[in-house]
Amino acid sequence: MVRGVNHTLMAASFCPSLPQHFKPKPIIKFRKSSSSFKVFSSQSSIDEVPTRVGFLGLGIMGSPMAQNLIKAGCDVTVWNRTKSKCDPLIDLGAKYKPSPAEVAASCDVTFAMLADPESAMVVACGEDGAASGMSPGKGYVDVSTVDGPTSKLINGQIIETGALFLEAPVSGSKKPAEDGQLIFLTAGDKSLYEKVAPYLDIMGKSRFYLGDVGNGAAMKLVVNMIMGSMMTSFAEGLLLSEKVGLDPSVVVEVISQGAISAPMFSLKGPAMVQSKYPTAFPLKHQQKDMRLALGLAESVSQSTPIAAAANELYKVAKSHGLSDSDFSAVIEALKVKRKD
Ligand SMILES: NC(=O)C1=CN([C@@H]2O[C@H](COP(=O)(O)OP(=O)(O)OC[C@H]3O[C@@H](n4cnc5c(N)ncnc54)[C@H](OP(=O)(O)O)[C@@H]3O)[C@@H](O)[C@H]2O)C=CC1
Ligand SMILES: O=CC(=O)O
Repeated sequence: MVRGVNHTLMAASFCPSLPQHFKPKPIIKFRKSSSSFKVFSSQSSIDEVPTRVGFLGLGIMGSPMAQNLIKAGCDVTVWNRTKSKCDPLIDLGAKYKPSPAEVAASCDVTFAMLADPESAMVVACGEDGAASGMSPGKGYVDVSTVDGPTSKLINGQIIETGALFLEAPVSGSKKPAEDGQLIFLTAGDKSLYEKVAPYLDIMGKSRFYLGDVGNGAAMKLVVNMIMGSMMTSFAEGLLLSEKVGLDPSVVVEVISQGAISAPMFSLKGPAMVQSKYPTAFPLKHQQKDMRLALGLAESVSQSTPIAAAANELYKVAKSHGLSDSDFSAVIEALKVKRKD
């Protein structure tokens, strides 16, 4: 299988624990497009690739991402605010440090996967934050979903230490994170992007380099704004179908065969019909992304009425205690409205 071969070559070229006969090879990235396989190449030499990897933030996304690095044989050091979430990774071979600063000080490159702008800021720039452990030659890669201004603030603090910064939010949820199938939307220091490409390729299926810091965050917010609006529209359709006597399960099936089919509808539709919302992407994070996307739109006077209406529904769902449910639970906000 193309991806399997690819992973082996990439991991072998920079993870010291792997057999010597695998080293070093040029890194070839295959990305499956809708019609064909496209080939990308990255020429990072083994000497340029950072070997000690830090990982901060071990939630739904961070844990499987760090796990994939460990399983690929990388030298990983972890930290999480709630220490117990580090334990399964330590069992797999990760090292532990008690603060982001100590992780950053002991690693060549440090990834961070935090909940929101506030936590991304405090972990990067707060007391004992990663910036305190940064110095020339090191790199900080923030894969959290934040807004451009936050990312630029973090960039400023990191580069002041002489280290390099890359923003790299991901598209793809819990399962793609587990399967190493994320899509990285990167921006910032190009040399750091090239150095960490092998790690991105372990955790993801494709990567985009988008230029200046802020562009990765903007791309992620645009994509998630569309996703959040799609979900509310889907929820409305399911409830309308039920009200006019149709079977919503059949609606899910019909949609899956037509032009508006989307993996998200097929994946979440059957559970939504049963009022089940097992959490892959927490609703509170989707609402945060709607809020940040609306802020982005506001900053350039772009009209986004659909997203604004969808955001209201996520806020209603939050007020009904659904913050930690999957974002598909937004359908409950429409049920609540229906009873009014
Ligand atoms: N889940 C998904 O499908 C996807 C999520 N994302 C984005 O990735 C990021 C992480 O998402 P996900 O893993 O689902 O979220 P989780 O809520 O599962 O994890 C959030 C992480 O942030 C940490 N955290 C929260 N607040 C603080 C704080 N004040 N100080 C230090 N650490 C803090 C949590 O630590 P603790 O364990 O102590 O609470 C945890 O490690 C978010 O920005 C989200 O929007 C992107 C793509 C997909
Ligand atoms: O941010 C969420 C995702 O599924 O992507």
